[in-house]
Amino acid sequence: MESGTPGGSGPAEPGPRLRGLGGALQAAWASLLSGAQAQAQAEGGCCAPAVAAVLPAGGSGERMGVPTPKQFCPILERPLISYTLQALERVRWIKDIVVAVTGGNMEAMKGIIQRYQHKRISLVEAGVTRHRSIFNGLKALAESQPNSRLSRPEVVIIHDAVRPFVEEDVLLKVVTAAKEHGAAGAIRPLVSTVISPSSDGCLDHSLDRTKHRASEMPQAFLFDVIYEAYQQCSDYDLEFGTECLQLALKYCHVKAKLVEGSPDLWKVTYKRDLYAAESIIKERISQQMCVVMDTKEDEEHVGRCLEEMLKNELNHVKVMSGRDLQQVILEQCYNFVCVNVMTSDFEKTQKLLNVLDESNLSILYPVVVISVHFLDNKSIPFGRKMEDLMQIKELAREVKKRNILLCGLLIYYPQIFFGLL
Ligand SMILES: Nc1ccn([C@@H]2O[C@H](COP(=O)(O)OP(=O)(O)OP(=O)(O)O)[C@@H](O)[C@H]2O)c(=O)n1
Ligand SMILES: O=P(O)(O)OC[C@@H](O)[C@@H](O)[C@@H](O)CO
Repeated sequence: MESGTPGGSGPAEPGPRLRGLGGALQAAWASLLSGAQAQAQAEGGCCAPAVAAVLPAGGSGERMGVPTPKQFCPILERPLISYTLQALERVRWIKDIVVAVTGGNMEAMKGIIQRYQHKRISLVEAGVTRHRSIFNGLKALAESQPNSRLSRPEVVIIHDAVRPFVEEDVLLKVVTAAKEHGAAGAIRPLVSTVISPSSDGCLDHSLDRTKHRASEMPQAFLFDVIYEAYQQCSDYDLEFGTECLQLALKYCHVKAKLVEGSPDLWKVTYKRDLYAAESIIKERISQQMCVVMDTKEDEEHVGRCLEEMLKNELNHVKVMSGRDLQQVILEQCYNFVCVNVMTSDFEKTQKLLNVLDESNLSILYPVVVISVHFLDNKSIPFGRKMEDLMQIKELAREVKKRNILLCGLLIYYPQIFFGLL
């Protein structure tokens, strides 16, 4: 195992942040906990079953037809694998993420971890086949090595590094199912009918599409089940196999629970998949919003109200104080609301613009910043404040040269005034 460079932070907080997960998912998570754990967690104590992930990323991407292995191909100037890592890192109950990369790509991978400050990452040497890469990842979890923080999990997720669109709900579903059944995997309806050719190259028969499914990722296993399966695995299966669920069945007689996955679980394989991935990422970026505010009580309350309203409209709303801006930049959020309560000055908005400027984020994609000013009409005469706020026009002209679109919103209360500046 490559003495990897764990991504730095310690194991994730125990158990998922259930806030924001639907009721069904909270119930699913609760079902994961044994009685004692559930009791302990209810008392704010113990954590849920330890869950780790193994990401095979040691392929050469031949079908992509480009020199760079597809997991390192850029999308919006950011390597594809970084999006997958970001997706898994958003799931805080995955305590470790083991990535299998070839020796030749180890330094590049370390650079990506550092540039995007990926956490909970450990690197292992990939194998010459996908199964061998996965097996190396499992070994890293099973056999604690000197200087490694890794420990044997109860459940392990296996997910291709080139499947960036994985969400917490499907991960929780496969982990919950694996806890009960020993193995679980995401599936999708077949798009094309599967046929079986005869030796003379003609149709022998076709499969009934309604009785078959496409096996996707993520998959999840009780660690002992899948590790045992790989240890028993024949060289032929390690060399030519493509299905981890089959290994659990063949070597451990464990029948995986099949979980319906979303259309976005597809694997980037051909060049067209990169273009499709870029379109999806752009669409998702437009669905992300970061509310930047101080944690002073009045702003906290206002920011939370704004967050609740935005959450009804957007997929991913993050609220943070101005002190954490660097992290936001690394998450590649492109839309910002800067909350200013009882002030018409632009100090905070200017600070955000400076951070955005230094990050070169706007080179990739237009960045939108809305400077929101909540002003109480009793203490501040309207006219004077509007004069102050008109300065935003000059600031907006300046930052537009750097692909940052700035606009202002004045909310004058208790009479609510929504005026676009
Ligand atoms: N020896 C290998 C081969 C593949 N993979 C990984 O397994 C995942 C799915 O495999 P696939 O899509 O087949 O990737 P490649 O083998 O790179 O693609 P190709 O078959 O086109 O070369 C990818 O994340 C790939 O990096 C791996 O870790 N080790
Ligand atoms: O076969 P490939 O190496 O292209 O990709 C691996 C896929 O087979 C695998 O990710 C899913 O089909 C689920 O096992």
